[in-house]
Amino acid sequence: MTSALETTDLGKRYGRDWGLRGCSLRVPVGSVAALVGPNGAGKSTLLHLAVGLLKPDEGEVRVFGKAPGDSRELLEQVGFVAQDTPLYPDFTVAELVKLGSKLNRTWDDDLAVDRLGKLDIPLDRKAGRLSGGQRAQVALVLAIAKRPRLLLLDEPVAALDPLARREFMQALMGIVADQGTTVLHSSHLLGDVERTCDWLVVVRKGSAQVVGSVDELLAEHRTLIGPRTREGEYSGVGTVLRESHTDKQTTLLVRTGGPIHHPAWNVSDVTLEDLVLAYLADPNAAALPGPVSLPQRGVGA
Ligand SMILES: Nc1ncnc2c1ncn2[C@@H]1O[C@H](COP(=O)(O)OP(=O)(O)OP(=O)(O)O)[C@@H](O)[C@H]1O
Repeated sequence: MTSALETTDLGKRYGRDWGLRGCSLRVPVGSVAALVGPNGAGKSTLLHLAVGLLKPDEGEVRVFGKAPGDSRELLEQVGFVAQDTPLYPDFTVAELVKLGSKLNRTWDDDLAVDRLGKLDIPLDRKAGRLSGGQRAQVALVLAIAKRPRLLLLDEPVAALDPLARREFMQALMGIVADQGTTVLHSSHLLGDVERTCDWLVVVRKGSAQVVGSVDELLAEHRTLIGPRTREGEYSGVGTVLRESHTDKQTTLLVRTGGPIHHPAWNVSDVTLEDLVLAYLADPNAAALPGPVSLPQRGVGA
């Protein structure tokens, strides 16, 4: 599987503090990937490094095998919508579209005009007079009309109302299907991520904590409910990521190497939200490709 984006021990320092450090991950070509993590985890820093707006202080970042910022050709293949969706405020929407067409050799004018029409965004309105949600929609249109091979979106739906958010995600999926674009978008909305993404990157404190296919990650994790069991005395269930107890009952979220047939446990699927929250709550847990080192608190399966 070739990678659209790959980082190796990537680090970026802001003064004396590291915004990202020891971050290794990959996003396969053709995937729709979610970049998830708490505030300040390093998501925007990673996206800015990927687009070449920041330079690494350590390690490497590669987009389609090349260092971002090295070639104009690569710049043309990457679309980026920054968190605050900056647009020239004195330009009308039509002028922004025209600018896009002049600056990008692969520009698709029909796509831009058609989509803006569907969204009812007036072409003669200045960007500075659009609502936050409309600005986000225009910024996305400008990014996709480039027909990029890789689309990087920093919290693109944060300013949108729920209906617009759903419409935005559906449009994004349509574009991905039509153009085969690889997408990496940061989001705090785990429900959206579960519905739309096939690849997951969880970043925590500047490095990647979970990287992999959503289907595989969901298949590897299970919720177990059984009679009250003493902490640590779980046999044959895999790695325990989260446990909670009542007087009578124990609930575990586990990473397992295979099916669990133990009669004591009622086994059910996990949601992506459960999985992400379990990893974020346990700083030592990781699910990364290659050799995986996990804290073995339970008796391994
Ligand atoms: N320009 C900057 N100067 C100094 N520190 C910065 C700068 N930009 C980011 N940081 C710090 O780097 C760390 C990572 O920030 P980043 O914006 O990448 O996080 P994030 O995951 O995108 O957060 P959020 O979800 O809140 O947008 C944070 O500790 C942040 O305070």
